[in-house]
Amino acid sequence: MFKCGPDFLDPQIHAVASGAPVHNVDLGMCGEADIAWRLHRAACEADLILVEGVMGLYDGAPSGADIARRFGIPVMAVIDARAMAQTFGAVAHGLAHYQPGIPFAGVLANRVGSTHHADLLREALPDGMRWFGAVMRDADAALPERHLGLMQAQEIDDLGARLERLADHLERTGAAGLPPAVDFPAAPAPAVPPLLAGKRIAIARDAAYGFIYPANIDTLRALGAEPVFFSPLAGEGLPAACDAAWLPGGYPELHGGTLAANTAFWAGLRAHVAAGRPLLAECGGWMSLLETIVDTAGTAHAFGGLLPGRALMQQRLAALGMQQVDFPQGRLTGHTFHYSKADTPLEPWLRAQRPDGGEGEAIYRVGAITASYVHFWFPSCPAAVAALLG
Ligand SMILES: NC(=O)CC[C@H](N)C(=O)O
Repeated sequence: MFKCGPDFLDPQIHAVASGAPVHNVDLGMCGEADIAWRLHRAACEADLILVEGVMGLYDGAPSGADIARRFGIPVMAVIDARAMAQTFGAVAHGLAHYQPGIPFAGVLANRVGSTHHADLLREALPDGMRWFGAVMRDADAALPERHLGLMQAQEIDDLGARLERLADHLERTGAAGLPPAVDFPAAPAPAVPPLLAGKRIAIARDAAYGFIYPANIDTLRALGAEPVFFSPLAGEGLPAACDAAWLPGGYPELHGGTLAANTAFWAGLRAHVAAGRPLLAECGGWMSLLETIVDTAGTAHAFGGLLPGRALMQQRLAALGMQQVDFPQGRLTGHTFHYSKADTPLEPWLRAQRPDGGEGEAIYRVGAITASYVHFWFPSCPAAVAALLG
């Protein structure tokens, strides 16, 4: 399975549902060549490839519709029909025709109240529009949410049961009646030089630091590195003999007390950077290196104190969007997605740019530490990643 756009949360659910790793595809962040070889590789081993969209079909520039058009991927529009009757037909018509050249396969109605409701929706469809069916409204099949999106897979205790219910609902639709097969022509995977050969890279991974693209891990391996995972939340510290460390984003603010109590972890990180070993900290990881995180309830938690300042959670999204940073080795793409704001006296080392040329997030560099609100898409420039972690 694939997920359009930069997203860490939905792919976790898809990975549990499909039992396979889920990669992101985005014409801006990943680029056309990256998507082409991943789709081809997936087509070599899977009978069915599902690509979930992001937001609405035409939202964003580039959008999910652009990916569908570029790669000829048939679109099944999933429409929330909860507060709709005949308007469902108008929305379906609009989605199919808003832009030319969309390989539009049909519609699936979601959150439908009754068979009568389903009949109304189906009858409202324009002539020739395929009806894949109706998924009935069912609170027990819905996936719980919090700020930034769905809850993480490991946090939803009854995820298996919810997915089973969803699968049962889908089985009663015609969604498994697939459109004709699509050809994803051979495209070579990029040649990645082994710039991190033999390096052990410690990567925090748990419910506090879970914003990790599987493709980033693949890139580290392609660079020759050996990723070693550990959980600060479970009381673990940096694994022994690691050459570099990566503290990804996530929800450190939800685990302030537990993380603050893991003094061995912070001491290990301090010793690591004092020895001149690289540390990359992204978003929640960057927040964690500051002295304090103030959570949404206003409670201040002591964090790493490796960098001066504090992070303050806001009530609403503070930033969301694509970012790119020009390093000497090339352009590393990524995105930013957070509720917090950082209050720090540090001067930025570099500035990310937004794709429209506007000013993006700051990148800080203090000794062996590189820290930013940006989540990088490592495959966009493995050489730059190697320079940050090597
Ligand atoms: N993207 C992230 O790592 C988010 C960090 C933090 N949970 C925030 O909302 O600010």
